[in-house]
Amino acid sequence: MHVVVNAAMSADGKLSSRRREQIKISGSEDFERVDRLRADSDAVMVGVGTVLADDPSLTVDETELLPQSDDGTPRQPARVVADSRARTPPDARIVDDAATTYLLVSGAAPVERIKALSATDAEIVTAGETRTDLDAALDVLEAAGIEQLMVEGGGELIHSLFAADLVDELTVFVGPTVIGGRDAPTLADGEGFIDEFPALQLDGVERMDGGVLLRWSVPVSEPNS
Ligand SMILES: NC(=O)C1=CN([C@@H]2O[C@H](COP(=O)(O)OP(=O)(O)OC[C@H]3O[C@@H](n4cnc5c(N)ncnc54)[C@H](OP(=O)(O)O)[C@@H]3O)[C@@H](O)[C@H]2O)C=CC1
Ligand SMILES: Nc1nc(O)c(N)c(N[C@@H]2O[C@H](COP(=O)(O)O)[C@@H](O)[C@H]2O)n1
Repeated sequence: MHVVVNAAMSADGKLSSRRREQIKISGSEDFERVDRLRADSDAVMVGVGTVLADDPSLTVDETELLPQSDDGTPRQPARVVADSRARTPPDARIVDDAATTYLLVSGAAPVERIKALSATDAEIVTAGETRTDLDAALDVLEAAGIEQLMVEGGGELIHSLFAADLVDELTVFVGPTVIGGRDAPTLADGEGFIDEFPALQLDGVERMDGGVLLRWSVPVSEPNS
């Protein structure tokens, strides 16, 4: 599986404000690029923090970019939520019938929440005891035919993916604004790294929407000898 993380951050590295409400950082050119990246991906993933904050749909707007399903309708990429405790609301847009949705839960998810979500069109994947085991869950997605996975955030999920060495590419739009706030989400939150930091290789820099798009790849790490 090829994992591409894509996000938009302010010049000071924030994905949103301390209120954790969705903030428009990208301009029209970047949003069009993001739409194309979604269309080129087999699935688009977020953490449940983003679902609770933004209620995103994660669908492609320009449906001409999409392949056709057997019934002739455009086939949207699947949606994926890392959601250890099944906190996704059953009326969230991400579990509507616009596309297949996988909810990656853990063994700690309360049975009644799983039951409520099973009444939606979502497919429940259980991986991990108390927190979603991303390695194991992504293996299940790969077995279901997902070859390119785009991850939109937020910072908790992005940090975990780097920590598990699961990221192949990172594209970041850096917008012309400052958000600030020590409690505002950043591109990679979680515990943070202390001594071994994931290394990136810069593959491209492009001016866009008054900001800059940075394209990074993650070089394959050498196995310890
Ligand atoms: N500007 C941008 O491009 C974007 C901005 N955002 C913003 O980011 C904010 C949300 O980010 P954030 O709060 O970090 O939330 P995330 O979307 O990263 O979701 C984090 C939650 O995912 C669940 N989760 C399940 N498994 C894992 C795992 N293995 N590792 C990490 N998390 C896991 C956890 O909840 P649990 O333990 O219950 O499972 C965790 O609290 C919002 O303000 C949103 O607007 C989001 C995306 C893009
Ligand atoms: N690329 C990008 N630029 C921004 O400025 C953003 N705020 C985001 N946010 C992400 O997009 C999701 C919303 O998607 P839908 O429009 O509902 O499909 C949101 O949840 C963030 O993941 N992205």
